[in-house]
Amino acid sequence: MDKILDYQSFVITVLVSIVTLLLALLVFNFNLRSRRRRKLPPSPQRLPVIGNLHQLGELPHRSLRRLAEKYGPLMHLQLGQIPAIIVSSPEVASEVMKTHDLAFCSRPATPVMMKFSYNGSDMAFTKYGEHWRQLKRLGTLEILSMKRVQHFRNVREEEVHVLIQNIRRSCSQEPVNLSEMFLCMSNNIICREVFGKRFSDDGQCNRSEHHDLVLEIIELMGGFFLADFFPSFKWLSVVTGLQGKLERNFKRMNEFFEREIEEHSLSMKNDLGRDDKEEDDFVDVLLKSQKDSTNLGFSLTRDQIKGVLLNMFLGGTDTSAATLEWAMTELMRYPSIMKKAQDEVRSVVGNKGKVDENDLQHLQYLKFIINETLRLHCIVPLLIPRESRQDCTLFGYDIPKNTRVFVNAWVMARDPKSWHNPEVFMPERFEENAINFKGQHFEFIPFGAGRRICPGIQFGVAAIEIALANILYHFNWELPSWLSYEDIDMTETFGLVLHKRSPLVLMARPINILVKT
Ligand code: HEM
Repeated sequence: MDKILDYQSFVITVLVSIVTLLLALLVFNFNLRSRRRRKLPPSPQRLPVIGNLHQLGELPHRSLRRLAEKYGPLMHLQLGQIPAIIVSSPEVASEVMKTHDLAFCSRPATPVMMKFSYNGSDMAFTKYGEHWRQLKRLGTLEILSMKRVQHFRNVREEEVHVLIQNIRRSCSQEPVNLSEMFLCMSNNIICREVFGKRFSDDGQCNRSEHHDLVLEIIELMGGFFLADFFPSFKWLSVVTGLQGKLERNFKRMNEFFEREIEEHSLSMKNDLGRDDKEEDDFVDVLLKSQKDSTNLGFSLTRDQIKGVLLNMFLGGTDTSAATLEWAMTELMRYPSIMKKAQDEVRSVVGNKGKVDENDLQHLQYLKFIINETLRLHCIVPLLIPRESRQDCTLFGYDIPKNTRVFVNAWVMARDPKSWHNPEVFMPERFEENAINFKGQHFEFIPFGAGRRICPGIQFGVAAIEIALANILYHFNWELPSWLSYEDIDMTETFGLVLHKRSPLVLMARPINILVKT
């Protein structure tokens, strides 16, 4: 009897399995057909790998453009041990940085980023989470707010004045190295905003020791390190000497920050009772926030303060200088655009003797030039790399958690589908075009977009505008005798920030302005 029951249940199980299988096949087939009929994207599947580390080449934003032309705007590369997706169109960028921003807004913990972010205690290189949210809020509302941009207006105007005086002094004898001068000026501005003092000699726009240190760190951060792509071979950094270099630079930077923080704490103690928040530099703001943790809603650690300070340096020094360098390079290549910009600024400012920030609102063409420079020379071409925090589906493809994400903002700003004659420098295109760089128009995102958008846009743009307006107002510019317009070097260097390979060296001819007294 038992045997018969066993046999019966065996037959029933087999029958049920066959029916289930048939039903599953039927449903699958129906699903497939209806998907085809309704043109639905295929069910989530793995995005095929189309390349590896070799494909990145010397200038990754350019090599990746060639790949995107062949494989489309969403690509999967296996970079050593790291799976990475490359985003190359506004449609895909909008999915990544808007629709699924929460899934893609973390950052990878590479050895260099971890070191200089005080182990993820900063705002720019830390993973997404409560800690980042708190710092970003503090950064946006307190440190980099519009009110504070206005507060530092005199700092920018004074440092631009120093720049103009320095150019005047040196231009009678020799050509001026504008690349170098822009870097010094923006470093002096950021030092005064962060620490309330400059580190170059008074009245000078020369390099200080700590200025070189910032540049070395920026170079390290933009460098290519095997350990970034082979995390299980971290020891490689020790063998190649990278670890030693990191430690040395970090130690110097850390000591410098410690000294400044101590000095600020001491002067705050001696000045108890002052409530002149508007006169504070960034260190003051951070130390006050640390003291007032009830209002702040969390307690700010020493490492967080130092991490944020470093973010401000990295964000504020090289980026503005590189934008100015490219803007002047393009103006030298297009004398008619240069003339139109000079006519505008000289007619608005007249014989006042200098451009001040009140004048900027009337300099519409100057703003178009800056937009066009940021479009054609997107100076952080792949933005800061992101990392997915969870599994996500993009255009029917499964993107697993911990995938690295590179958004090629540079290629989107040169896409012929979005821009007429995209390779030509044409500020007029912004005249009728309401597109701006605030992260809403994905074909133009030099400051990124979504939760991770740059919080220093106003600080950066304010410095660029006042500097460019003044150098156009005070001087006519010529190429040195050994250079012709066709020879202007437009080659880019590889790094986090896109610089010109050779410095911009020009002859400055001061114009005579009959200053009204
Ligand atoms: C022309 C000037 C500048 C450009 C082109 C620029 C560009 C960028 C870009 C592309 C990002 C990454 C955005 C993303 O991942 O989506 C970024 C992030 C950031 N920038 Fe800027 N930046 C500039 C100026 C500044 C200034 C002046 C500061 C501060 C003083 C600053 C501070 C930061 C910080 C803290 C972040 C990290 C934000 C986060 O991860 O949440 N930037 N910037």
